[in-house]
Amino acid sequence: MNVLEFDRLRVTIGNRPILREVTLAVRPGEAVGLVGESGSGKSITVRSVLRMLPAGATAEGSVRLLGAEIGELDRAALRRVRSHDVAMVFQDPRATVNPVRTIGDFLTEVLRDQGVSRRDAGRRAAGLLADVGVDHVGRRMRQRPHELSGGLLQRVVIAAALATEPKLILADEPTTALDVTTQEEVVAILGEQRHQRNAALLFVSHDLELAAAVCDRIAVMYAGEIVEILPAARLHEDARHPYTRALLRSRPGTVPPGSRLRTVPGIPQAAFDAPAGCVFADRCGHATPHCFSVRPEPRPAGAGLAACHLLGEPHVA
Ligand SMILES: Nc1ncnc2c1ncn2[C@@H]1O[C@H](COP(=O)(O)OP(=O)(O)OP(=O)(O)O)[C@@H](O)[C@H]1O
Repeated sequence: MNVLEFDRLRVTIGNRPILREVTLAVRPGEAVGLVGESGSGKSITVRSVLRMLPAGATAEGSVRLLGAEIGELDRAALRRVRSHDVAMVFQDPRATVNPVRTIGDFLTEVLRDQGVSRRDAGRRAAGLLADVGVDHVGRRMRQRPHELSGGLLQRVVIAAALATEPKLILADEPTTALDVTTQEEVVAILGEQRHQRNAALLFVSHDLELAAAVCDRIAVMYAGEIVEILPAARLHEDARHPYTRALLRSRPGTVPPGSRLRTVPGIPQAAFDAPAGCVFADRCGHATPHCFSVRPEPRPAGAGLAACHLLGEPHVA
């Protein structure tokens, strides 16, 4: 059984479509990266897992978590899912950790909620901090959030997420607020620790390479749709969708020093602005009239799936 399944999930806010159609499965212990530009619907997709959608949003289609339809859970079941089965790591650790409590109190409280005895909670908290690479654990346990750097505090949040022994970790841009070196370290720790505990991961990022470093598969999102899903290890060789390929070309590391960095032409679109057919048609250099009017279904491409009418055309893929 998959840990998580989105099946033709559509989300509307007011009368604006936000997610046009999202279908994606995460297997037990698997890490899937959800990647795309700002406004493509990554956060809304992740939030729909815990029914944390903005006021006025309506969802259609299906989100199944550990076999249960999330829309059908009563409040008690939803609370249980949020505190035991699924852990979330957000972009800003300072919004997650209570600023006036010590790090030790924050972590032991999470463990006590899981039924760990007072005596064991302190020891377990210290162990978790060591697992996520926090140094001087004894001292850190007595410190308050403002005394820790953003990178260290995000490790504390990851330790708290691991403390619940979740089946699934949802990480929404967990390192965007950190500098590049710290980003890579924190992502590596998250990847390594969730792997050791066999927790699945849905990792949201606008950075393809960062997601590929920690994930097994990558789902590329554009204007409220997943346009391509492929194994992370085959990202460069197997990317077929013109949007994924344009994103790969726009990475600073992929062009020789001194040459011009190419960006994806045009501006990112939201689902409500996208054409009736392929969501990327407006920005795609290869689009035909058919692309503008008929929605492409995902079909096998490389080692994955891509939703593009032009797969196989020599100038496209
Ligand atoms: N509370 C809200 N009310 C109205 N529209 C919203 C709300 N939250 C998000 N949206 C819209 O939904 C769309 C998807 O937003 P979402 O935050 O999921 O994108 P994202 O891919 O996570 O982008 P980012 O990387 O900037 O967080 C955007 O067009 C956004 O403007």
